[in-house]
Amino acid sequence: MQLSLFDAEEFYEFPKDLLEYRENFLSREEADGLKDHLLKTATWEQRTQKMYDKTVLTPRLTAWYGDQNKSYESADNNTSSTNLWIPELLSLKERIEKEFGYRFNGVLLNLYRDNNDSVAWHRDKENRYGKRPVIASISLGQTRNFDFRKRDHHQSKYGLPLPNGSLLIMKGDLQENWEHRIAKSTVRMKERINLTFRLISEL
Ligand SMILES: O=C(O)CCC(=O)C(=O)O
Ligand SMILES: [Fe+2]
Repeated sequence: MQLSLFDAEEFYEFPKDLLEYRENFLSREEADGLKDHLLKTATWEQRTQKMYDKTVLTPRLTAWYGDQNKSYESADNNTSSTNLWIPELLSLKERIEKEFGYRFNGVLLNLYRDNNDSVAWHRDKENRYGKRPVIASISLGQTRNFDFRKRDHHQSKYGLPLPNGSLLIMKGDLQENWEHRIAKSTVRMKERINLTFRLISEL
C-alpha cells in the first residue's frame, strides 16, 4: 500500500495496518456512471441527529442497501430502512470481497451535495458492527478530504484526499482509537457520493 498523501514525518506515526488504499479502484468511466445512476435512483433521505439536547438535520443525504429489506431504529431514534441490493451495488460489493477477502452485507450511501455538506468527527462503533469492523469506502465524484484524529489526542491529526473511484479500507483498531470526518469547505464543491460497505450483525 502506498499512502503518499500522509506526508513526511507525520506519516510514520499513522499506523499503517489500519488502512488499505487503492487510488484507481474504479475506472473514471465506472465511477462516473455509478455516481450518475445513484444520484438519480437511490432512496436519498435527510435524517435527523441529536446534538446535545437539540435535534438537527444531518448535513448530507443517506440511503442503505443490503442483504435484507428491513427497518430498524438507530440509537438516535431515527428509523432507517434498508433496501435490497441493486445489481450495481451488489456486484461492486462482490468485487471488493473477492479482491480483498473481506465480507460485507450492507452499504451506507452518503451524498454530500456541495461544500456545506459534511460528517462530523465520529467513530463507526456500534455493537452491530462488531469489535474491529472492516469498512470499505468507495468515493465517487468531487474529491473531499478525509481527516483522522486520535481519539485521546486530538492534535494527532492526518488527512487524505479521496478522489473519484478511490477505495479506502478502514480496519483493525481504527474505529477504536481514531475518529474521522469530512469537513465542510469554504471552496465551492460539486456532489460527492461515498459508499461504505459494512458487515452488520442483525442487518
Ligand atoms: O464520506 C466519507 O468518506 C465517510 C463517511 C463516514 O464516515 C460514515 O458514513 O461513517
Ligand atoms: Fe464513519
